[in-house]
Amino acid sequence: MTLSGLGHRFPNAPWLFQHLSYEFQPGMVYALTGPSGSGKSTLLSLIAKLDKPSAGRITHEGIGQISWVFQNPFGTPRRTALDHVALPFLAAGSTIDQAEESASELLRRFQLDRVAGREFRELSGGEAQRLMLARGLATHPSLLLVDEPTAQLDRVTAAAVDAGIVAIADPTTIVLIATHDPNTRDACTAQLDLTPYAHAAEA
Ligand SMILES: Nc1ncnc2c1ncn2[C@@H]1O[C@H](COP(=O)(O)OP(=O)(O)OP(=O)(O)O)[C@@H](O)[C@H]1O
Repeated sequence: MTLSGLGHRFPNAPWLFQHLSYEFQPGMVYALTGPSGSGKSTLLSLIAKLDKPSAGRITHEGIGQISWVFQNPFGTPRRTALDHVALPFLAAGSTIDQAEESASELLRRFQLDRVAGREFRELSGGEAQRLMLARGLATHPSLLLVDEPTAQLDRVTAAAVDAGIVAIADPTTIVLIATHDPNTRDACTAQLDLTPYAHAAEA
């Protein structure tokens, strides 16, 4: 996936960023950084095709399914952690046994096997957010967009999520994580900083 001369501005507002060119490779986990208001969430929306860029273009070659993990973990309170990850496999046509086996494997990868049988409402903040990352991968997306996964968490809980970021690297997936947390940034394998492309670049 490639960004070529990308720029965006909302109506009656200055450019958020401009002249942004970048090439993303599968297998990498990118930290998307920049000050508050620099356009990190906006760039995720453009990449997800939820909005059209004001300038330049995004080439989605090789990109099939796009998954999005939100800032706040969102689950079904009385469903187990295993159910949350098994459901996408079931929806894709797996048998219940296959779905549970695949889901268990993903839970192990995110060190959640211990809580597989626990209901979502009983999970800690860090466990719930790692579960969202595991579920995000369950559909085998070629692009996984993650918006501020540690923004709502205390330092200890955030560290548990950062540990999960190592597990999210997947050879066929581009992972892009918007974050202003330096620890989350350091857990990623590459960094795209929006700061040099901020509207000051217009001058
Ligand atoms: N739909 C919209 N219409 C107009 N302005 C918007 C819209 N969405 C976002 N903005 C503005 O664009 C700017 C960038 O917002 P964005 O959420 O992309 O920044 P961010 O880097 O993700 O910030 P943060 O780190 O605080 O989450 C902000 O000033 C925001 O108010």
